[in-house]
Amino acid sequence: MISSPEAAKVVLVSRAHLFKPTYPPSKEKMIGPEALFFHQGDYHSRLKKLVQASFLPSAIRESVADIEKFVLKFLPSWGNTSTINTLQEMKRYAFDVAMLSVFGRHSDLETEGIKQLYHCLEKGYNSMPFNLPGTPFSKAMKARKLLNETLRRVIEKRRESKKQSEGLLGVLLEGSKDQNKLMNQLSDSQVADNIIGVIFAAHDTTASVLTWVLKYLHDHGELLDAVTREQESIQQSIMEENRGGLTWDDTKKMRLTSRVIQETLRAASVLSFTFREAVEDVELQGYLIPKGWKVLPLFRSIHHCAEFFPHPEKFDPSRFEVPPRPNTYMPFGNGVHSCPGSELAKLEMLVLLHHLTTSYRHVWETVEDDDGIQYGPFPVPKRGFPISITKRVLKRTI
Ligand code: HEM
Repeated sequence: MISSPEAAKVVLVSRAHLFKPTYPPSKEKMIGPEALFFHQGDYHSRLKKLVQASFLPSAIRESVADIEKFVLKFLPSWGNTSTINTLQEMKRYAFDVAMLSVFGRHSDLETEGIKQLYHCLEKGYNSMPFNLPGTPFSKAMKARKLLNETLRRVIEKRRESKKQSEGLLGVLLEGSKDQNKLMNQLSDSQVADNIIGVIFAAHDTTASVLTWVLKYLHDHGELLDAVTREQESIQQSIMEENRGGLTWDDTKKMRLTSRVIQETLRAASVLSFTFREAVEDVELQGYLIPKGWKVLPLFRSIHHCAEFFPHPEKFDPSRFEVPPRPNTYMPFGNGVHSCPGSELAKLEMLVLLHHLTTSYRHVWETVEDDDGIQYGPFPVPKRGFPISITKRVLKRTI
């Protein structure tokens, strides 16, 4: 287990080729063995380029309006006053944004079926891998098989269509065609495994972080007030300039809200560590790591070390007014396998927080007075942080 930034950098960046990512075989089967995060070398870097291209700021800045449309449909579904299960609601939102980023804004006839099947699949993600009829694992594997068939139909239709296809799916189909001069086109199963892989990577992570953002804002009323003021001033300028809605540039003005997100990523460290495996005997800072041994860079320990983050248990977004020391802040990992979706995750959180703080009453009431944590497997506030919320003002529509 590695809790020094220098050693974590060696494993994740400078000698990353000596440490391959490892996951339980059952997880590989469920997500799809050709998804990029199970691989090293040429196949990984080729796919990573395509996935990254799809989530670069220049690629996602146009999706602000689409994400905002989701938020403006999603929040009214809570009604004027209601009790919500924060985690479940954030999962609903993060899933819709993930589907948008993967398939583009024109949803296919198959989209609803994909949603249903994905929900069956995810119920088996953390189950015991017993492939016996009726077990969550066996149900998940059945759903995975049906998902494959559905995705193949979508891929076939998109390959036949003359129109340029949107979202990550478009990039995987078009991008691999462009690279075709040098390399083979991606197969249908490679495309399908990476579509499922990205939905998996984007969904629970973002929903868990958003749940923590709401919990921390609830616990720090003065911060919630300050974030609300920042969002109100952005709302004010949108109205004064007679604009339709939020833009990418507006999100860049959300400085305090961004620092709250940064601090949440540090304090909650939802991806507390990652797994690697030594591909040969490696000597690391005087220790021998035998081939086949697991190596775990512990992000949470580094994020909670008082040497890098003074008073680490204090929730203090102002610590990010100065950049953290290199290699001490890794909520999105580091090196070749670092997260390609970090900008999208931050963007969807900012857009949601804009409307949440300007639409709902200042102090969200907690339904239960309980500060516990549960693991599913990401750490989240106990019982998914049920809260009761009350609408503040009538919202404009776009
Ligand atoms: C706040 C939300 C998120 C957090 C905290 C997060 C965190 C991470 C971390 C720590 C890694 C590196 C894992 C490792 O080194 O083993 C990672 C990888 C990855 N993430 Fe994220 N992620 C988030 C959201 C997203 C989103 C929205 C997407 C997609 C749009 C995404 C797609 C991926 C992919 C595809 C990988 C694998 C990259 C590779 O193996 O090269 N993530 N994420």
